[in-house]
Amino acid sequence: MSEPVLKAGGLVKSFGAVVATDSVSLTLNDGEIHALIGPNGAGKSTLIKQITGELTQDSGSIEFAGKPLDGLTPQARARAGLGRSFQVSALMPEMSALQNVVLAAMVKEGGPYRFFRPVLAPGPLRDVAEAALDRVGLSTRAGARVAHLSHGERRQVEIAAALALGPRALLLDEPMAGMDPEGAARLTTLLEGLRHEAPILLVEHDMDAVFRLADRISVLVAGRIIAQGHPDEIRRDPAVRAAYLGDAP
Ligand SMILES: Nc1ncnc2c1ncn2[C@@H]1O[C@H](COP(=O)(O)OP(=O)(O)OP(=O)(O)O)[C@@H](O)[C@H]1O
Repeated sequence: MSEPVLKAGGLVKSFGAVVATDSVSLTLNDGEIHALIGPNGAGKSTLIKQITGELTQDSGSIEFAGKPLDGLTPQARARAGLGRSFQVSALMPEMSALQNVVLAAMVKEGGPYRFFRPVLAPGPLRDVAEAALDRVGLSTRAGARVAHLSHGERRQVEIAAALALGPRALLLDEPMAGMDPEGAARLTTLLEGLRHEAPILLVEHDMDAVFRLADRISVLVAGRIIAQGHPDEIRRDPAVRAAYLGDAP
């Protein structure tokens, strides 16, 4: 088997007395969706933020596409191919869906000089952004202002923004949050297809989506991974059931 695209080893991050991630290790392989689940406050966002570079780990290492990520800014990590969507929307509400995706695609090019030309000028960036919106099923809403989009459509724009960078891997933090069942079902179908373009590390509370999508699941409880494996193994794992799943799903 080829090397994992993403390898996190022994990540420790504390906030005062709280050890939010306590020596967490996980990998992401090509073609897979690896779901990270766990109760509120388990450390999932803290782990994702260490990978994106918003937080610096106290110890441990992260390798992406064969290179260490240490010391790289979130922008540099995005340019290296780490695509991500955010738990809190980072879109600009007064701009259109297409403008937002073009702006995201500019990160790859670098250079603030880009802002001196119209965002929607014809060219490769616009082409890439239109293709990304099409990929998430939102081409008919490309010209709509983000403020006028439904919650589900905004999540689709965020994923299009991540895709516009031509990511080597995607980090999705609660993409189903606040979605109605229909929106969640649509997004599940989209993610099912995306895993072959870019493997996905998925943080998600919607257990139906997780058990439908994930090739592997890691369960984080109080900063520690208590189980890692195929969804069937996780479903049966007594420690997971006791700590998190209860009698669901
Ligand atoms: N910036 C911070 N300062 C202090 N404590 C923090 C900070 N960020 C997270 N924590 C604490 O670290 C622990 C892990 O939080 P984290 O947000 O990573 O959990 P989570 O699994 O993502 O939770 P949720 O599912 O509710 O989003 C919690 O105890 C939280 O209160």
